[in-house]
Amino acid sequence: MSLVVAAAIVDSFDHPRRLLAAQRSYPSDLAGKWELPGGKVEPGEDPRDACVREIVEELGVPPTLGALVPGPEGDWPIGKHTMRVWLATVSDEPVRGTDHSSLRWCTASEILGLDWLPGDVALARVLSQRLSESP
Ligand SMILES: Nc1nc2c([nH]c(=O)n2[C@H]2C[C@H](O)[C@@H](COP(=O)(O)OP(=O)(O)OP(=O)(O)O)O2)c(=O)[nH]1
Repeated sequence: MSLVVAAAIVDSFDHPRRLLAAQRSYPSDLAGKWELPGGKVEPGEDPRDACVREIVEELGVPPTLGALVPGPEGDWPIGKHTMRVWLATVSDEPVRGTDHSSLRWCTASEILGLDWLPGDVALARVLSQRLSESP
């Protein structure tokens, strides 16, 4: 089982109103589903460093990582892997690369309307709730 890291990129740490969701373009069984940008930690790599690396690779912008978004077991169970998720912000607009067919800044209710990867459904609910409680 490998560790997957991902960023819940929000428009603001203090008053988050929107979350960046990404629609997978591959492989065919996952294509079209929505996820948080991220990917697998490489052997010997620090998970935070891996998360920053993946965001730069996928979106072309360096993220600022904030607090962890804790799951039911600390990390989030996502089938055969587990996933660690940080809140994050970016200072420039992310650029869609080949990993994704679409990027979307979503409000709390829009998050609930997306077709998330099965392992992300509970996480998406938590993130939607956070946005809806934002001051
Ligand atoms: N990035 C990401 N992967 C997720 C999420 N939810 C989820 O179940 N996964 C799964 C899909 C994949 O099986 C795995 C991550 O694989 P990946 O393809 O993004 O990893 P990677 O960028 O390192 O790519 P690769 O070299 O293995 O192709 O975790 C999510 O929100 N974000």
